Amino acid sequence: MPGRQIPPSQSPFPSPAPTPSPTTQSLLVAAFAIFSILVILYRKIIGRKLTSSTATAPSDSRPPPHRFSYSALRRATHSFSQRLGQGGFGPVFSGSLDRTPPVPIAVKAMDSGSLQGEREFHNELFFASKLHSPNLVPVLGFSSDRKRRRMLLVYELMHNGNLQDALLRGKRPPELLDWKRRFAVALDIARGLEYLHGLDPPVIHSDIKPSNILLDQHFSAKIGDFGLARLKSENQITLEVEDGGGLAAKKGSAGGAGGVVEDCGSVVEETESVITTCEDFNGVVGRSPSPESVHPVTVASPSVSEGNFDRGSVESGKELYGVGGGGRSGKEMNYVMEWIGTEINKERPKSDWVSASSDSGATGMSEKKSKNKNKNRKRLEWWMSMEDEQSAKNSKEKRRPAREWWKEEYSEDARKKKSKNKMKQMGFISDDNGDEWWPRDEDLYKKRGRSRRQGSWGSIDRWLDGLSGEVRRARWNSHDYSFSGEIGKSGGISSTPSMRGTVCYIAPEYGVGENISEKCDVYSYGVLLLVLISGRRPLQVLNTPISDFQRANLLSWARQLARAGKLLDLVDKSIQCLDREQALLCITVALLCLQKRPDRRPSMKEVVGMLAGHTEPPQLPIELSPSTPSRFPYKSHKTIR
Ligand SMILES: Nc1ncnc2c1ncn2[C@@H]1O[C@H](COP(=O)(O)OP(=O)(O)OP(=O)(O)O)[C@@H](O)[C@H]1O
Repeated sequence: MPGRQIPPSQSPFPSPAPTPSPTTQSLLVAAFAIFSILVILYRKIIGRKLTSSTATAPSDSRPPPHRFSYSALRRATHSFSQRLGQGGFGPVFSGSLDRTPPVPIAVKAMDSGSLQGEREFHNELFFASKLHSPNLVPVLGFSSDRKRRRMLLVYELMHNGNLQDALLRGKRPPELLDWKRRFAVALDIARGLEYLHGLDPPVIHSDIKPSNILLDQHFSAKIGDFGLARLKSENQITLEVEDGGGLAAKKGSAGGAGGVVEDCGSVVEETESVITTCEDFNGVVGRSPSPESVHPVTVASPSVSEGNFDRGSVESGKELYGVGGGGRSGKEMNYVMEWIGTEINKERPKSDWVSASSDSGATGMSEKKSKNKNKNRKRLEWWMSMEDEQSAKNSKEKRRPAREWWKEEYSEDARKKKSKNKMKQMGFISDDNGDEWWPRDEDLYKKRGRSRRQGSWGSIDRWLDGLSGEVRRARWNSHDYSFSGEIGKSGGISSTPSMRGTVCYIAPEYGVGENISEKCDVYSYGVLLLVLISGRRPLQVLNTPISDFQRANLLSWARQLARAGKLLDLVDKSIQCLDREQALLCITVALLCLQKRPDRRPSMKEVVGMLAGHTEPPQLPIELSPSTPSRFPYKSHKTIR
C-alpha cells in the first residue's frame, strides 16, 4: 500500500552503519597512536636489554678480557657482599655470572682512591689480554667507569683460594697433605713462570708468593696478580746478549712484531680505551720500562749478609709483637733488638754484593754501575727521610681513608636488609647510619688489629730487611703511604696486602740498580718451593731456645741442613706418602734458585726440566754440599708429565 511506512526494524535491507561522531573518531586515533608509541617503546627497551646483556656476556667469538657493565657485576656479586679476600689495592668478591650454566667469578675491586691501584689495574688488564696459559689465573674481563673511578677486574673463581691460606693458615685441606699434590703444585707454578719467561719479550711477574698462587677446584695451582708484572726491558736483553747469555734471538725481536710491547696499541682499542695510551701507565706497558716508571717508589737498600743473622734473633720479633707467648723478659728482648741493630749497621756498607760484583765486572760498565749505586744511595736517603717524615705525620693525623665505593654499594643493600631484620626482631628501626653497617664486624676487627699494631712496624721492618738481606718496596700513592709486615698467627712473617715485593720472597738484587730480570722470579720461586715443602713460613718464630734461632729463618736453616747432609729434616712432617727422592730434588732445586748471584740461578725452563725429570738431577754448589757428596742420592730418573 502506497504511503505506508515500513519501520526500520522490519526493513529487508540492512541499515547503513552509523557514522561515528567526530569525538569518537579522534578518540580512536589517539588510542591507536598511544598503542603504537607503547609498542615502539617496548621494542626499544627489550632491544636495549638484549644488546646490554650481550655486551656484558663474554661472547664466545672474542677471547677475554670482555667489558662488563657495572650493574651486571653488581648483580653477579649480590652487591659486593661475599668477600673472598683483601688485596693490596682493594677487596676481592665472589659472584656468579647469570649464564647457563652459571659462571663462578671473583671480582677484584680496585681502590679508586689509589693512583697505584689504577696503575696496577691497567697493568693487570694489559697482561690479561696477552697471557694465556693453564697455569695462570684466567681474567674474564673488566668494568671501568672513569668518571666515578670504579674499576673492577673479573677472574675465573679459584675454588680453593690462595696457597698461603690453604697451606699456612688454619686447617690444611687433605689434598695438600698428599705429597703428590704438593709436588704437582710446585710443578704448576714452575710451568707458569716458564711460560712467562719464555715470552718475547719475557714477562717478569715480580711478586711470586703463596698468596698470589691460587688453587682451582682440583687444587691445580695458577699464578695470579699481575699488578706488578713487567716486561723485560730491551736494554737488559741486549746486555745479556753481550754477556753471551745466549739470548741472541731475543735481541733482534724484543720489540718486534708479535711481541707484547708492540701489541699495546691493539689492546688499547680492544679494551675500548680503558687502557688509553701506553704513556698512561707510566711506561708499564711501554717499551723498556724502567723500574722507577713501573713502580713509583723502588727502594734500594744495601743487602746484609745472611750469615750474620743466622745467629740473630727472630724470636725477638715474636716477643716484640706478643706472638706465640713465651717467657723472655723485655730487657732481654731489648738487648737482642739492639744487637741486631748494631749488626745491621756494621754490615750494611761492606756487604753490598751487587755493587761488589759490579766492580769486578767489565770495565766499560763500571762507570755506569757506580752512577747507579750513587743514585740508589740517594734514593735510599730520600726514602729514609720520607719514612721519618711520614711516620711523624701519621702519628699526628689519622690516615685519610680511600674512597671505597663498593662499601657504599654494599652498605646500601645491607642497611635495608638489616633494618628489616631489626624491625622484625625488636620491633623498632635501628639508627639509619650507613657507616654502621660497613665494615662488618670481622673487617672492623681486622682493621683495628692492624692499625693497633702498625705503630711498631717501622723497627721490625728495618731489621727484617737486614735479616733476610732483601729489599723492600714501599707502596706510594696519593692517599696512602704504608709499608708494613704482618706477623701471622703462627708467628711468621706473612705476605701482606700493604706490602709490595714481600719480605723474604723478594730477590736480593731487586730494587738495586735496574737489574730486574727473570732471575728475581726464580729467587722468589725458590723461597716458595721451600715454603711448600716445609709447610711453614720463610720466617717463623718457633718456641725454641735462643740457640736455635737459625731454624726460624727457613732459608738459612735449609742451607745449614744442606751442609749437614740432612735436607729431609726440612720436609713438613704432616705430608703423607712422601717421595723422599722427589723431596730432595725439590729442596736442591730451591737452593739453586736461592743463590745470591742471579746468573748462578737456573732458568725456569731448567727448573721445570729438573723437576719433571727431563734433565740431569742438579748438584748443589760446593759451599752448600756436605763433605760426603753421596748424601744426595738420586737413584732413578722419573719423568713427570
Ligand atoms: N680468582 C680468584 N679466585 C678466588 N679467590 C681469589 C681470586 N683472586 C683473588 N682471590 C682472593 O683474594 C685475595 C686478594 O687477592 P689479590 O690478588 O688482590 O691480593 P694479594 O695477592 O693477596 O695481595 P697483594 O695485592 O698485596 O699482592 C687472594 O689472596 C685470594 O684469597
